[in-house]
Amino acid sequence: MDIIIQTYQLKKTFKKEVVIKPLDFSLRKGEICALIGKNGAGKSTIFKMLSGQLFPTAGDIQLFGKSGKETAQAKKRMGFMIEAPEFFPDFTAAQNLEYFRIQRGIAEKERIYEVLQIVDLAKQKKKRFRDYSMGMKQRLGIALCLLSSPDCLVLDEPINGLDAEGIMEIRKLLLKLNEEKQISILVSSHILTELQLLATRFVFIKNGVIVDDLSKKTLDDKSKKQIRLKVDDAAKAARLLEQAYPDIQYKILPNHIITIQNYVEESGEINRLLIDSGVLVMEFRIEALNLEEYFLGLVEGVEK
Ligand SMILES: Nc1ncnc2c1ncn2[C@@H]1O[C@H](COP(=O)(O)OP(=O)(O)OP(=O)(O)O)[C@@H](O)[C@H]1O
Repeated sequence: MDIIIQTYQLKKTFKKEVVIKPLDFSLRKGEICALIGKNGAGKSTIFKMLSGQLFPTAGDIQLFGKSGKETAQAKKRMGFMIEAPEFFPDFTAAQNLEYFRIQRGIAEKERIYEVLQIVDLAKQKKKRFRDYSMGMKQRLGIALCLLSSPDCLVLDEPINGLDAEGIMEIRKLLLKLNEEKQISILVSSHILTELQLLATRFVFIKNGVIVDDLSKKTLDDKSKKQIRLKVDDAAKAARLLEQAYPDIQYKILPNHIITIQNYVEESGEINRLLIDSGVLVMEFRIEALNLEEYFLGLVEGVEK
């Protein structure tokens, strides 16, 4: 079974507002798939439908090839962290996990110590939850997901609010789980540059619609060098560029910024063309496109 999650025309409406437009999405075995979108794009709503916290308005979900009543069984192979779990502040990590182990009917008590080892909290035996750093709290949340030895994790904004060290710890942990335990991961965030170091696939969501779906390789290709310039009249500059280079690929971003994805080698000629034609060029540089800029370009830019 190579497809772990599959949605078919999955839709969610709150009152009359369509929050998720009919959505076909699949997570394949072994992937670390980043779901990227701004606040309110619909990430949590999708995750809640996958976990069963929300009923879809229409469409279908298959988990490990199972749908309908059989998804309940398939869900046991999944670990969801959608909202921050409510841990007892005065309990240690082991005590908290013990509470949830019993509540969830997981037989093996040793599993607690295994997962604490995996998330690197085993040494903090005596520390109470309330004295944990944000990063440690998130790692305990992931430990809770791991209790039932899932094959797939679905994590909603696991690095939100963490400092650089906390982010790095979570990244290392997720990469380890994927590489060593072959756990597939669907993870959402709006910290785009962080996901670039983690994910193998990037799915961009805007207003409940998938607007792009890229492999890491495609993203890396897109991250190649581009020309970025700021001018006084972007529309005029665009006309001149199109006349001189009919197959030019460019985007117009807010604040009269233009990015050009090809003809990077001809940057000097492009600069001269614009200046000689009376366009005021206030900035001109060659840069590597990063994920964040790609995403913002996609959402806010005017694509040719
Ligand atoms: N229970 C609800 N009732 C009504 N509207 C809702 C409900 N839950 C979410 N929404 C709306 O659905 C849209 C998508 O919200 P959602 O929480 O899925 O976005 P998100 O991408 O996860 O954003 P964030 O990063 O802020 O969590 C938003 O407009 C939100 O206001």
